[in-house]
Amino acid sequence: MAEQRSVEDSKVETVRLVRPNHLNAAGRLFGGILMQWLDETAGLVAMRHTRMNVITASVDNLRFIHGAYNGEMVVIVGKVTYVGNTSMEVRVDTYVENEKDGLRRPINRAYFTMVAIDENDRPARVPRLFLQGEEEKAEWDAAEKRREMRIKRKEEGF
Ligand SMILES: CCCCCCCCCCCCCCCC(=O)SCCNC(=O)CCNC(=O)[C@H](O)C(C)(C)COP(=O)(O)OP(=O)(O)OC[C@H]1O[C@@H](n2cnc3c(N)ncnc32)[C@H](O)[C@@H]1OP(=O)(O)O
Repeated sequence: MAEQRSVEDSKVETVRLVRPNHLNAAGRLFGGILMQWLDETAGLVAMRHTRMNVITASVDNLRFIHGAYNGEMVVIVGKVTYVGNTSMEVRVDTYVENEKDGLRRPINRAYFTMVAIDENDRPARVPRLFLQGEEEKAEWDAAEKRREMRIKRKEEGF
């Protein structure tokens, strides 16, 4: 049977503290800094799923919902939602966690397409994804639609 891993096997949760050097001129967490953190998280998820080197092929649906500010705790959660032949979709959700009560406020969601690469830097086959529960199956179905849109965009030169 082909190698397979569950969503939980590669899920990553990281916590960052927003510091003054992360802020833009308007006093919010700079979007580019957040994107770097998201990319690293997606990369770690993909590396854990494949146990190979990975690269970012595309990022879409990157949605800045709210800002984050100096001293806030930013929690980034990444998980695989779909696997193709050599690529995977990784959903990355970002929250600000209240230090007092632990409540999380969503501030960002993004979908990364990560590609596994072999020692010659060529795309390599990734392990299958073992889905558990209705939520993971629904994520997979939605990811298939996003994949179709990406293929269409690529064909049309975007
Ligand atoms: C001690 C331990 C230390 C550990 C330490 C940890 C460090 C902390 C971790 C950080 C982890 C790094 C994470 C950062 C990773 C980067 O920053 S990578 C740098 C930025 N990215 C790049 O340079 C990628 C450049 N692009 C490329 O090389 C090529 O376009 C690609 C992505 C390989 C695709 O090449 P291609 O010729 O189109 O290949 P092709 O076989 O047609 O497609 C391969 C797959 O990609 C998909 N694809 C191709 N183009 C696209 C697209 N535009 N959109 C979506 N999917 C696409 C295809 O659909 C296909 O998927 P499958 O059907 O096989 O599933």
